[in-house]
Amino acid sequence: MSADPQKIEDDTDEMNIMVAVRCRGRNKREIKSKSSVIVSVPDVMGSNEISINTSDDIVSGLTAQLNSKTYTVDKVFGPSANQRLIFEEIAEPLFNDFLRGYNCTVLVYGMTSTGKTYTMTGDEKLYKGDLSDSAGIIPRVLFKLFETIEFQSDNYVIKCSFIELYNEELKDLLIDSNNTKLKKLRIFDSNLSKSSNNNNISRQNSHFISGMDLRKNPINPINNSNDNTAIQNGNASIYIQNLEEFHIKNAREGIQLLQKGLKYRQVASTKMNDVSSRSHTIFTINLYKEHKGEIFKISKMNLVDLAGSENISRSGAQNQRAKEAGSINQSLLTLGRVINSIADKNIHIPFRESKLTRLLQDSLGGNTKTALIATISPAKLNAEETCSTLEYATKAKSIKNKPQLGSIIMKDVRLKDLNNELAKIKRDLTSTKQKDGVYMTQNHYKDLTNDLESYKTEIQECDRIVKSLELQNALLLKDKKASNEVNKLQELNLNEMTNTLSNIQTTLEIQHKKEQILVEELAHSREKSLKMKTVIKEYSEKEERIQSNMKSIFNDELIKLKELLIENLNGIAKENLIVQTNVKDNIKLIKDDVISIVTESQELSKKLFLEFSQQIIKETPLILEMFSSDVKKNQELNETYFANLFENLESIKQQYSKLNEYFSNDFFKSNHVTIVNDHVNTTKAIIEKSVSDIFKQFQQNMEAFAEQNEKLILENLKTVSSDLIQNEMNSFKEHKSEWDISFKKINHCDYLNNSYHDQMHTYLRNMKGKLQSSDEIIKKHMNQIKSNVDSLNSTPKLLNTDRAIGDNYNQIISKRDKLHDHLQISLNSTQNSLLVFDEICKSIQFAFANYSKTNLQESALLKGRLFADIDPLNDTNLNKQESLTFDKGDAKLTKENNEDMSSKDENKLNNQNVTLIGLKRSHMDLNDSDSPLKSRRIE
Ligand SMILES: Nc1ncnc2c1ncn2[C@@H]1O[C@H](COP(=O)(O)OP(=O)(O)OP(=O)(O)O)[C@@H](O)[C@H]1O
Repeated sequence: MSADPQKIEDDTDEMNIMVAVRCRGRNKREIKSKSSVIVSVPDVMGSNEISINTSDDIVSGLTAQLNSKTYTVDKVFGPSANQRLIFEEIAEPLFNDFLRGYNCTVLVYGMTSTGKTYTMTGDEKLYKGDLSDSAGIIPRVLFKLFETIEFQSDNYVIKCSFIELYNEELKDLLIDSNNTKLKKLRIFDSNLSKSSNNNNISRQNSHFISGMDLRKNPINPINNSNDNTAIQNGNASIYIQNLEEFHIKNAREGIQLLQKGLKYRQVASTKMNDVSSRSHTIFTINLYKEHKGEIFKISKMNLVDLAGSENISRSGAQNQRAKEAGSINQSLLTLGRVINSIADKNIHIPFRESKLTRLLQDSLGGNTKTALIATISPAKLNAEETCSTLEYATKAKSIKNKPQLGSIIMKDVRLKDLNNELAKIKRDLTSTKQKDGVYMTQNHYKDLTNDLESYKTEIQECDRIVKSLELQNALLLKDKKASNEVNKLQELNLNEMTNTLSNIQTTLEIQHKKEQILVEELAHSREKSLKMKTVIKEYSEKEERIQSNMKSIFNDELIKLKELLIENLNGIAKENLIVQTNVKDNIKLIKDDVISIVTESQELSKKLFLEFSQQIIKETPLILEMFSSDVKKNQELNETYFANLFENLESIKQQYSKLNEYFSNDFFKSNHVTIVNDHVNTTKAIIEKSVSDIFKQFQQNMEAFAEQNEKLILENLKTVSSDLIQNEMNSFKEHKSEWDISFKKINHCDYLNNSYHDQMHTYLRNMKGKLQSSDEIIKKHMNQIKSNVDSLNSTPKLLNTDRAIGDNYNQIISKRDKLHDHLQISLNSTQNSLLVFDEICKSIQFAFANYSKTNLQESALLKGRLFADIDPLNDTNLNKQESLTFDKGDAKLTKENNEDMSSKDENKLNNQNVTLIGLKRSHMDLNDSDSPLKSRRIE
């Protein structure tokens, strides 16, 4: 490296911009459209001429040669020229100058898709720390730079910046565009600048970075970012305010910066290029050197990738793309004019007409070493653009720069500059004094006039900007005020909505609790109903069992009693016959002695028989009386029970018919849809109004808000439906209390039924006891009769021993016969009594049978009515509400199709009722004076 701070080169030779043309091979699009190759270039490199055949004659004949245009540049590269060759041939010589202290610029220019970005950047990725063969100029320069300075003893500091010019806006590609601290980049003329071609002044400027004298404020190499950094554009007159430079310590860091910037670069897909750069970019590598504790900027290398020069209609650019293309073309047009002006040696160079030319001011006709690579397509399809590019290139070739060793300014040089400047000012002063007025050299005056013009334009621009900013500010303030008001309104709305929401929430919670209670109560009722059914079933079964047991016991006992009585009577008859025989054999033995005994016996028998008969006659009515009174009591009970039962059933029926009516007419028949719709519409209208107001100001925000509101509406809908359900439930509450009363009545009926059953049971048990005791009494009397008859049997033995007895025998016989007759009568009477008794029994049985039968039917009817009306879970109207589902709390009132009481249960209940009716009827029979039973009793 020759950039020795101590050694000052005074290189003031002009040199042309180095222009190269790189022609790629045909791309897929061109091949597909069968666009022929019209550019003749060496395959790799060699010639510095390019000829392009603009005629339709594709064969290289005379016409073709005549019509072909030839352009001469410094170097021409063909399709086979690789990236390495381009770097070595074009970028590397400039890179070497850059290290020597020259500011250098490499520009790529050309139509879209011709390979500008490929040439400048190429494949920037690192593969195991190395570059690929497709790596372009920037990565190669970075690698080369660190390879070179690695072996230098000097302390170099490398800093990079990366800017983009898109639609005439400058952007720092190394700063995240989302960064709020991002400051707008501005191009400024250096305040010390006088002329881009003024060596002395530009040298003066070269010390300033961030508006500071580097010698006083050396840049800290570690501190990469400095908000106030303004990069002076080399020795030229512009610097970019707010642009940040990043310190890199190796090539990898440089590549990372490049990648970061490329990520933010504006690219888009066009008809001509899938990844078309829509902006101009400048990657700048700044070389600083530390010397005696101070840091000096040595040089910089600008690597410029221009956006494609393109035909808008051909690139298919529309809207944004067309705007971009327009902007790109405008800046490139200005670039062309600048090139032409410099080439034509015009006095006025329109650098100021675009930012691009302002940025490139120093590289075009300035003191920078510049190389331009024009990229072209070989296809006929792009002939027009190719020619235009080559025109540019050849024009640019004539631009002469005066490369300067820019930055290594030593004290003595600086002193010399200052002396020169002082001398100039002194000369001007002397002239002024001598001419008694303002005097200056023609050149100085021209410069000043030019500057004045440009300052005037700038001031006008600034005025315009200030006015537009003020206008914008006023509008913004107005907007702010309006939005504040809207915000306040919105806040009010929000508060209202929040309150409504909290109210709704509270209501919902209460409703939810009520729903839960209702569900629990319903479950409880259902449980009770089921229990009741089970109890009724058990009760019916028990009753049936008792009845059948009672019947069988009653029958058995009566049959046994009857049999026993007949048996006893037959026994008496037999024994009487035996006695008759014995008396015949011992007739003589029977004497007067026994007459008294016989008489006694006769009397006793008679008495006993009478007693027995009386007893029977006395007992039977008593029993019947008792039976009758019991039956009467039962009848009364029955009547009360049935009266109560019917009364309750009637009331239950009424309640349930009311309930049915309510369910079919009122339950959920209210005009809820209208209420809901009104509610929704009102809410929606309010919200829509608010949204539309706000929408004007903050459209984007309000879209989100509208979404939120929609959710709220839905929630409101839910709440409203909950409210309605609550109302319905409240009105249902009244019916529920009636329902509960009905349940109580049913329970009371059940209780009456049970107590009736118990009474019946006790009564039947008493009946049985009485019958048993009557049986025992009869048995007792029969035994007494038997024992008396036995005692009579011993009488004939005594009669055998005495003739007198024989005499009396006949009397005795006759008496005996009489007695026998009496006995026979008595027996017949007893048998009649038994028959009567038998009939009573039959009547009782009949009564039981009738009771059972009738009770069965009535009970069936009764039960049918009762359970058809009272079973809440079988209620047909409730069934219509197939499922009442409440939104909140998962509480569900679900209709369950409870099975009807089984037919078995019904039969049992019916049995019970038939029995009751039978008893009632039999009781009436007994009381009826026409009843055969009663008439017999009277007998
Ligand atoms: N010399 C070349 N060798 C191989 N491929 C190339 C060459 N030149 C261009 N390409 C390829 O052609 C395509 C277009 O190239 P590139 O994007 O560099 O064009 P461009 O001039 O920068 O276009 P734009 O102005 O639209 O950004 C890319 O895929 C690139 O890899």
